[in-house]
Amino acid sequence: MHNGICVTDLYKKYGNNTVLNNINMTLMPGEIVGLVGTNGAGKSTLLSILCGLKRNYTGNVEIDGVNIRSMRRKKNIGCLIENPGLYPALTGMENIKYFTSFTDTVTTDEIKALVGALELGDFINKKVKKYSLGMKQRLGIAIALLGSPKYLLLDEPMRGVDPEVIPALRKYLVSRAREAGTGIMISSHILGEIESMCDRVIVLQAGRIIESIDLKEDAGSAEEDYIISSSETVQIEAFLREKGYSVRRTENKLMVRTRDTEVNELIKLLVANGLNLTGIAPYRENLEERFIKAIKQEEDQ
Ligand SMILES: Nc1ncnc2c1ncn2[C@@H]1O[C@H](COP(=O)(O)OP(=O)(O)OP(=O)(O)O)[C@@H](O)[C@H]1O
Repeated sequence: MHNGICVTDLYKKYGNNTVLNNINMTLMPGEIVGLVGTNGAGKSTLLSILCGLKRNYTGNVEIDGVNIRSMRRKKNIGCLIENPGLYPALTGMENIKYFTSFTDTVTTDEIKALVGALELGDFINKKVKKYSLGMKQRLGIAIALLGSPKYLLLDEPMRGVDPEVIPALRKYLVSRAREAGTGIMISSHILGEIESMCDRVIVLQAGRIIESIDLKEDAGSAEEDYIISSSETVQIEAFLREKGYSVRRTENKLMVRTRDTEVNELIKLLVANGLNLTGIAPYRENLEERFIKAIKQEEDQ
């Protein structure tokens, strides 16, 4: 049996407007994949299809080797898409109990653990119509996690959630992926949020995947740029050039190309030649810079 959510040649149209255009992607158990893109790129549409909420598309979506169209109940999938479909006249706990009736085995202990982990205790017995957006989102995430689904699909889950609650929530989701092996796909406009928790990021632009960014690249083996901090960068630059290193300056920062495994040798060489440096650190573009570059490249084509 194939493991994972596997999307092939997926197209979705609204009238003549193609909003998903030849999407091919996977989500494996235990990995956290971010979905980013400008407004209207197709993030919510893609997540809705993966959750089985939209069926009018062409292409294939398989979950662990089974076509999603042939599944009556998608018990492998927990989702929070746009507005969680909560019942306003019921309390948070009554909503949880209601949604529990759709899953096979949810114990009282599991519910208690979720309420604790998502810090819902203060409002779980209040009616949902009195909830703020952030409270609804947190309850929605708890409901998505009922029954410990193998895959979790979350559309802007942190929308409206208090900044002081977000780190704990993020940590909890990461622990579900690492410890329970849950495959998580999460969309957000907050790129720092995505960068801090995802293994991989898919960039959508006007319905197409324009870039897939691996955030867990093996730094040890590949050559990359290192920024050298020193009061003697002019002398260091000349010395390294003479030694055959590839050196460049960007925005007045001195950068040398080397490997993680060879940085110690480089430091020793400089010090042995009377050149002092105060720091050396890998220079990596952050997700925001890579995102903007990808969008710009696509627009320039
Ligand atoms: N029910 C609908 N009928 C017609 N067009 C739709 C419908 N739902 C979405 N669209 C269009 O599909 C495209 C993708 O929308 P979608 O909501 O998936 O984007 P998104 O990336 O989630 O955007 P945002 O970041 O603004 O939430 C947009 O052009 C949108 O106008």
